Amino acid sequence: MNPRATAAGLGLAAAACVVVPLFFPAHWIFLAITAAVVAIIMQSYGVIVGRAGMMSLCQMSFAAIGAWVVLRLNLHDAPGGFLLWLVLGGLAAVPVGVLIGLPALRIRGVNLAVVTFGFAVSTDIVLNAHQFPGAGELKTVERPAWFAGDGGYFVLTVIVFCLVALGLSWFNRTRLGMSWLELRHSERAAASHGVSVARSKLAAFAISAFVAAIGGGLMAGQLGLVVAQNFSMGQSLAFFAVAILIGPHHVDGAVMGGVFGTVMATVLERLRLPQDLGGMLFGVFAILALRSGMSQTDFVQMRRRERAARKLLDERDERPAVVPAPGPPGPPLLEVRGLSVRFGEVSALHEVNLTVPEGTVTGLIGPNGAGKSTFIAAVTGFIGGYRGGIALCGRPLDGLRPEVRAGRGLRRTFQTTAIPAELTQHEYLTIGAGRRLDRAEADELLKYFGCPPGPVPVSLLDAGTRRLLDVAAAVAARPKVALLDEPAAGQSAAESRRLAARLAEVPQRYGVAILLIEHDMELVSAVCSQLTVLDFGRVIASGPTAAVLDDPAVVNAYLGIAAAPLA
Ligand SMILES: Nc1ncnc2c1ncn2[C@@H]1O[C@H](COP(=O)(O)OP(=O)(O)OP(=O)(O)O)[C@@H](O)[C@H]1O
Repeated sequence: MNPRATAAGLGLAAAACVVVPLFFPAHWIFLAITAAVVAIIMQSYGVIVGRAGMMSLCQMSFAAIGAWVVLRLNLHDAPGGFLLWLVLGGLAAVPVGVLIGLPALRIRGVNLAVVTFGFAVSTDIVLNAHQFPGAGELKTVERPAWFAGDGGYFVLTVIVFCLVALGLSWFNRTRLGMSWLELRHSERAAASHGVSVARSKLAAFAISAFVAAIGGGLMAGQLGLVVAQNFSMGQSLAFFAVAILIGPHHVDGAVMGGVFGTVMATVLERLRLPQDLGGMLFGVFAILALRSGMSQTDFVQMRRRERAARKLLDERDERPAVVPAPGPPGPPLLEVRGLSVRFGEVSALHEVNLTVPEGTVTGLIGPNGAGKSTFIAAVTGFIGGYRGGIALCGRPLDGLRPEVRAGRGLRRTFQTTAIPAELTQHEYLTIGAGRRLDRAEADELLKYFGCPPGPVPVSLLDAGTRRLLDVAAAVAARPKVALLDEPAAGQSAAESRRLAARLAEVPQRYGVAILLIEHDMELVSAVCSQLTVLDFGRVIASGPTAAVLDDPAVVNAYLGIAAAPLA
């Protein structure tokens, strides 16, 4: 959220706090409170569904926990008053959120939806069997004196909405918050950037449960007493649908969701318009969401960002393709000994040895299916069941998870990039770097790798530039070794030569040694000082590049095939 948008949003909220209590009839004030409460609950969907991309169908169950705690404390006239009870209700939902999030560590998509829906159904059953506290005694919630009337209570709900929005906006800029966006697109890519997928998912569940429970507590304060139907699984489902279509991870989306979910029916009734119009509007949103493959607010924001950044697209550094001479190799950084990987009957790697020394670009080549990507996957921890030993700077990495290896200084890129299109390049570099990158540092890296400046959204980049961005993100983390899987794929011959010049300089310029997997032999021979060749998972040659490329075994197994005329 930029400062101008924040100021405008707060200004609108302040205006609503004046206009609604003073000029709206009582019924409309009541509806406005409902809209604000739903908008807060929508923000919880914004975290879990909108940003982290997890299908949670039980947000209203978390809201029920918040309401239950507030009503229970109210029944016992607990000290602290409503505002403290509200926070306690939110906190009470956190461990439940984490518990419900645990299955998400193993399952995703529809399976996760089923698990969370199961929780919503169980909560429904429990709530229907038991009354909320205070229902038997008819003891309604005591609101704070300042916010006792409906007008005042509306102001309180708007304040809470703004606090939640500001808190989430701050959190979204932290590394954990940004990691949700990457998680939504590719857990593998997130792990390769050092993101703990488990921590990221559980944090999303915990925070969204907290926010939903705050909404539930406010609902209890609004209604005085609540019933099970207020938090039914149907309600969770309906809000989930609204969230998917509108995108409540943006503040305007949350407000729209709140208003849409609450006021639409009344407005249509007052305007004497058919209720079906609401359904039609819902349908229009659905079509827009399907057309763009993203929520409506995501779509609008992306288009706005694209318009603003289009003029920056041509600001690229077209440096001359002069490949500097390699510096002297330093001590070994990455040492792989006797690495073997099997996929059932297929021996993908057999007793492979490879070393990447400091200050060098080392090449790994071989025909399709030779085992190159399997090698990267095993070294970076994405394949666990291998034999052999992998060490970085003398420390064994075996048994460590991908994000831990990434944290130790090992980064990788993938053959297929999975960069969230709605991020700007600057944001993606920040995720890759695992630390806050200032604009100047990000722009320097982007310029170096031939990408446009940081504010340009990924959605505007062609496939070749996305690969370069991925390489820049790997280097941004300043790892000890970056393993690049075919970075020149999708590049023209001229771009590939420029990439060669850039990669050759990376070890000296950024202190990052490179293991380069490539089929582009011009690129490989230009930048790699050492080369290892795989064929059917076995090393058939290894040593200085020129000598390896002249090796008859290599010519026969790989280069000969590559050079053969097309039939
Ligand atoms: N998940 C998997 N399950 C079963 N077999 C696999 C799996 N991944 C790779 N293989 C097999 O392992 C061998 C090595 O594949 P790998 O993708 O590592 O080769 P590569 O050298 O990277 O090929 P390319 O240049 O086409 O990317 C191939 O025979 C492939 O079919």
